[in-house]
Amino acid sequence: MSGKENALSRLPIMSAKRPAAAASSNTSGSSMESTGQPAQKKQRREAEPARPKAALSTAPVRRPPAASVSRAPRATGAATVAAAPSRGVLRKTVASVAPRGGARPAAAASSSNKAGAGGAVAAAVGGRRPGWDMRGKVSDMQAKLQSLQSRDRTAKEETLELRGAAASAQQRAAQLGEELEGQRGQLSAYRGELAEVRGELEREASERRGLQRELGGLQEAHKVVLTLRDSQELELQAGRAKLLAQGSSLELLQASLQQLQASLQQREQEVRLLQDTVGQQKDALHAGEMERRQLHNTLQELKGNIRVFCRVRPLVGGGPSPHILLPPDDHKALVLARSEESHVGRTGDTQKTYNFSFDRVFGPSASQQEVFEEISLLVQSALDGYNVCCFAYGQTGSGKTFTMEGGDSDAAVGVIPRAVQQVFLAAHKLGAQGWEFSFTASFVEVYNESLRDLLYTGKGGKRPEHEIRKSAANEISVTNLTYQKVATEGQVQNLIAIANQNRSTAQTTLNDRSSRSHSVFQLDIQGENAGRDVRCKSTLCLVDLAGSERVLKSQAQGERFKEMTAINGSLSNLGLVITALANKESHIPYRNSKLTYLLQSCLGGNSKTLMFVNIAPEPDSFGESLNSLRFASKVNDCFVGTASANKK
Ligand SMILES: Nc1ncnc2c1ncn2[C@@H]1O[C@H](COP(=O)(O)OP(=O)(O)OP(=O)(O)O)[C@@H](O)[C@H]1O
Repeated sequence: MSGKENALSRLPIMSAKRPAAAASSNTSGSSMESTGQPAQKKQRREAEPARPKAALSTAPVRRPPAASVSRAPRATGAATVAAAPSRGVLRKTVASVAPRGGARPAAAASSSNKAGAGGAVAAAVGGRRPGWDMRGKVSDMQAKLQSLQSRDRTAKEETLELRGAAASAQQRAAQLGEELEGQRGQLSAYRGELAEVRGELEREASERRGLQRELGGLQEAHKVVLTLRDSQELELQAGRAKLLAQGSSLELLQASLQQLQASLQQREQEVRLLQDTVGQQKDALHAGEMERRQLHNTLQELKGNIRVFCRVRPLVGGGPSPHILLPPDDHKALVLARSEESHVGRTGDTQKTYNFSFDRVFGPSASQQEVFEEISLLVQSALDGYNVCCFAYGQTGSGKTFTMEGGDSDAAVGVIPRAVQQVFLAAHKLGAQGWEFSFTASFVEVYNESLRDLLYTGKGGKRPEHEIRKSAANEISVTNLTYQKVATEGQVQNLIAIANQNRSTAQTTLNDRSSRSHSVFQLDIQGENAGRDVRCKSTLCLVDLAGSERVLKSQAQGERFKEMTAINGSLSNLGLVITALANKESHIPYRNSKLTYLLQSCLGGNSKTLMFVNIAPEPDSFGESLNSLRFASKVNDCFVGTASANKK
């Protein structure tokens, strides 16, 4: 039996009042006479049916299962104790109930039996003994004492039992505490597990949320992919439709391509025919060009290979010149007139006139353009392979430089810049017929029978010396001279500017030097028509001569006399050379002066020469004008043999 059950089984001992109550209900029952346990059992068995319902209802709950053990009567009482008030109350009750004999001790029972009067006990309990009944009273007291003693023992036993039960209960409590600790440990283990499970659950939940997000993203992406796929399918369909359309248009294109190829073949045939025609026309053009050159040359020959133009400068201050007459209807005549005193004396002054005729006479009002038009044909001859020389002759201030170089304005541009412009324009046009030209320019000054390079650009130091050389092919060249390749008109203009700069520098050291020097501009022209295997070579020579004043008139002395002598010598020699050429003399005195030597190739039979004779209109220039016009007439009368182009 367990401690708990044992404790419960002992509890009925402290409630002896039930048997007492039962005994009281059976007032004089014979069972009361016996104090042994079997009697109690018997009494209980008999009393049980009359047990109050409240006792019945509580007893089964608290009654231990082993109620049939030897102490069963106490167990019966235990039911009462369970439903009874506290122990203090119980004692009081016992004290008050005991006399009624419910749990009366055996001594009391025996004393009452000895007295033989059940009525005495009843008197002790329920009523008072008469004063005289001392014995009875003693007996009652003894009975009471016995009862109390019995109760005391019972109480002690109960105390011991209760202590045992308390120890058991403590032991049980300790056990339960241990169990509780164990269960707590288990609980905390369970809690740990629970926390782990919760953590795991949270992780899983978090993972799940992540997966859900991922799933959401994938679903979105899937939607996008689906949309893309739909649009691509649409595009594919459109592309297929386009492809079909292109296929059909390709067929059309192929058909039209075949047509085009057929028409291309036809066109190619036409092109071949046209090319043949173009070739024929080019041949015709070339033949026409050659014919033009021949006719041009014939015309120039008819005009004369040495031509002389006369140009009269305007009077300073304007107005007509009193001694120069220009017949208005004759552009080739000029009359120089002057009154001369009669030597006879009878007739007064006589009008002396000098008539001159030239290839062309330009009056003071003639423009630069007008003058150039007359010589532009000669410039064309230079490109056709003829040497061309154009020079201006006249006294100082007669307008030589103005004629050759001109002024600053466009209208005042002179022969040299206009000729250069025409050369490059004509060369460009001939390029269309297969001609290619190259040009080399030089600019030289002849002063006091020495040469000076006008294109020299060196700084300081002694300028190089120059000598005229003649090659085996009778080509004239100057040593140390600048021969500058040029390809455009602008480049030539730059060279002219350099020459002017050089001349003005020299002018500061020697006053009015330009009037006393000859300046010679030369443009060597080389042309080639590779397709026709034709080449040509020529020189365009443009010369501004020094003033032609006579030494006597100028009354020059010293250095100036030397200058004038050199000038006159070279100009006289120029006249001699031209005359010798005209007379077809065997010896032409080119080498008598630097000027004629330099101009040798331009003055020979293979050249076309144009001379300007410039006239100053002032009356005091009459004598110089007369001399110039006479010189020019002499040149004009020369007939130099037929020129031939330098062609291969
Ligand atoms: N046809 C003309 N129309 C207008 N002005 C002219 C004409 N000819 C010459 N002149 C002017 O006359 C002046 C002298 O002319 P230019 O210098 O050309 O003479 P030149 O003969 O060259 O003299 P030099 O021998 O000293 O060089 C210049 O101022 C020039 O502008």
